[in-house]
Amino acid sequence: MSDGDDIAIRTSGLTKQYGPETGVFDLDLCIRRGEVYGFLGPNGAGKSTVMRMLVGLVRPTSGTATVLGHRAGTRSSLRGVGALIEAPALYPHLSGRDNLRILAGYASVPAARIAEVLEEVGMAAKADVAFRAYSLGMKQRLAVAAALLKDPALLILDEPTNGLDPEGMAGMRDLITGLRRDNRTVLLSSHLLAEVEHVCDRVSVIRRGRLIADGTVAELRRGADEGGLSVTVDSPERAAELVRRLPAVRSVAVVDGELRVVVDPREAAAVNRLLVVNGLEVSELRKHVLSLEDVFFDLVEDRQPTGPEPMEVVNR
Ligand SMILES: Nc1ncnc2c1ncn2[C@@H]1O[C@H](COP(=O)(O)OP(=O)(O)OP(=O)(O)O)[C@@H](O)[C@H]1O
Repeated sequence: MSDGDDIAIRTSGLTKQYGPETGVFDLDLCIRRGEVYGFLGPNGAGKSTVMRMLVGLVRPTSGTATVLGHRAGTRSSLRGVGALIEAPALYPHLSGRDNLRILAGYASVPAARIAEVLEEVGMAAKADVAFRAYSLGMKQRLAVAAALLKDPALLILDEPTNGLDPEGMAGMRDLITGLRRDNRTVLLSSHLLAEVEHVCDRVSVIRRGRLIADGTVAELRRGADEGGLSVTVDSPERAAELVRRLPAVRSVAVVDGELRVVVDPREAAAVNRLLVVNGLEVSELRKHVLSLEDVFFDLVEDRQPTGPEPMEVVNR
């Protein structure tokens, strides 16, 4: 498979439909090997569902996903994947080290690896303390150690900082930064911008099961600062395809039936012209005036954006 060498994860039209507007819809992602990649979105956005599809815990309704060059969820793809998606079954009365011994036994991992992973997550000094006596942050570190046992090429961490106090969060951030080595890819999810922005090379922003933006945090910040356009058009999916081809356009998404275009708002006339010459009916075109903080506040609160200002109404 041609993706095997440089692409860790590729999805195309990946969809898991739980209800008419519930699930994950039409997700196109490309995550390179060696990247630390963040999924950012509020609770219920669909982050866990994507991760579950990537490891074969959830079967897609449609679309495809490739992990380390193999179909997602197959034994060959899972060989290189360590995941922390559900809390691992760890025995409270056993020490961290003994818990890892049991898991290493299941996975046929040599016992020598246990000391290495304890070291890697900074738990070597506490390895012989009972798991139940650990703080939440230490429990999370041990869970990451468990996911590292196979020395995976791809590590998938679902909300690894969830529930941690600020100190625990900072420790987990450092830990994740340190996991980037030997071309290892790390995919993590969070509902907090601050959690991903200093750790991740690139992020995807997901809301209500749809990708609404992707890029480096710096790119997203630039896009948000400059604003963008909201377009009401009769066929938003077709419009998105067309607009994506304009060189000035940084990203396009369909949100709540509207086209959201990250582009210098001065390109409004070009966007409008393209849609109209292709036979689409544009009923409204507005400028976005949201800062990145507004965007993320909006994501966390999952409320409707409050900022778009009418700029131009066309074709009426
Ligand atoms: N097995 C299921 N059956 C029905 N609906 C589901 C199922 N699993 C998830 N959902 C719904 O799909 C949507 C996405 O859920 P998902 O858990 O992927 O979101 P998330 O972004 O990971 O959020 P959280 O951090 O709260 O888990 C939610 O509306 C959720 O209620």
